[in-house]
Amino acid sequence: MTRLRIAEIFGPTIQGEGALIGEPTVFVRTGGCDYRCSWCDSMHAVDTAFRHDWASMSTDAVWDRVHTLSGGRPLTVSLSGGNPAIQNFGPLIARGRAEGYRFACETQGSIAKPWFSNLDTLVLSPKPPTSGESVDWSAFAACIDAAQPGPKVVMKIVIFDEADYDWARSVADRYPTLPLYLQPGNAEVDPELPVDPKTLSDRLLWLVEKVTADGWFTPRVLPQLHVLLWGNKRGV
Ligand SMILES: C[S@@+](CC[C@H](N)C(=O)[O-])C[C@H]1O[C@@H](n2cnc3c(N)ncnc32)[C@H](O)[C@@H]1O
Ligand SMILES: Nc1nc2[nH]cc(C(=O)O)c2c(=O)[nH]1
Ligand code: SF4
Ligand SMILES: [Mg+2]
Repeated sequence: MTRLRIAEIFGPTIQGEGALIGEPTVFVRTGGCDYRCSWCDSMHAVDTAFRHDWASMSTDAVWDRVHTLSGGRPLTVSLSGGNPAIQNFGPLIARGRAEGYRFACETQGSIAKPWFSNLDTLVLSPKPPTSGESVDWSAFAACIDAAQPGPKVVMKIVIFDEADYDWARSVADRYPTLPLYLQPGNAEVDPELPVDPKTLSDRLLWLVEKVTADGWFTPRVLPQLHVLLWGNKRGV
């Protein structure tokens, strides 16, 4: 019986980011990550100091929670974290898909798993220089390969500054066929502190003006809609 390390399961809410923005979604957030991005907005699912808040759950227990939260009405389930690719979501995906649910997974692209091919959407979010992490491009390519022939694969890149922006352009050149979504980085990630809406819109405006001034017309530029609505509140 597969067990899953879970930081939180919440929803239904709307997907706040990227390709599925606005879509009603239940989130399954795993505990544990192989990265330590300097600006991670989900450290409660990364830092092992929080491990006592993580639950070891069977696939059945995770499925029951998703089913209850969604009232048994099929919707999109987003597997996020932490890095969900550390764990085995094959049985959960099979269970949910048999009942008409759709599955998306958010991962940085550092670990490939066979169950990627059973997803509906694989969101790869390679990390730019400000994160302090560096991308293993062979692992990233293995993630794309593992998804074949299955889900729609997209890229989502967080941008804080000029160096991140230039890096995103080089990644786009490397993977010209993957749909690309850009989102400005949120520097205020303390769940106890309010987020300043003006700061968020200024950062979005900066990114929009940069892309348009450059004549870079292939990516979509989006805010983190959930942060606009709820700040850094957890469970939304
Ligand atoms: C918390 S991560 C979990 C999934 C996986 N570890 C990853 O990074 O893709 C979910 C998404 O949030 C983004 N993210 C994390 N911290 C952020 C921040 N401070 N501002 C904007 N986006 C952020 C990540 O880049 C990723 O696309
Ligand atoms: N509403 C909402 N949308 C999201 N998109 C990506 C999220 C994540 O933390 O993975 C997230 C999240 O935590 N909430
Ligand atoms: S890879 Fe994702 S979850 Fe892990 S530290 Fe970076 S942003 Fe956070
Ligand atoms: Mg988030």
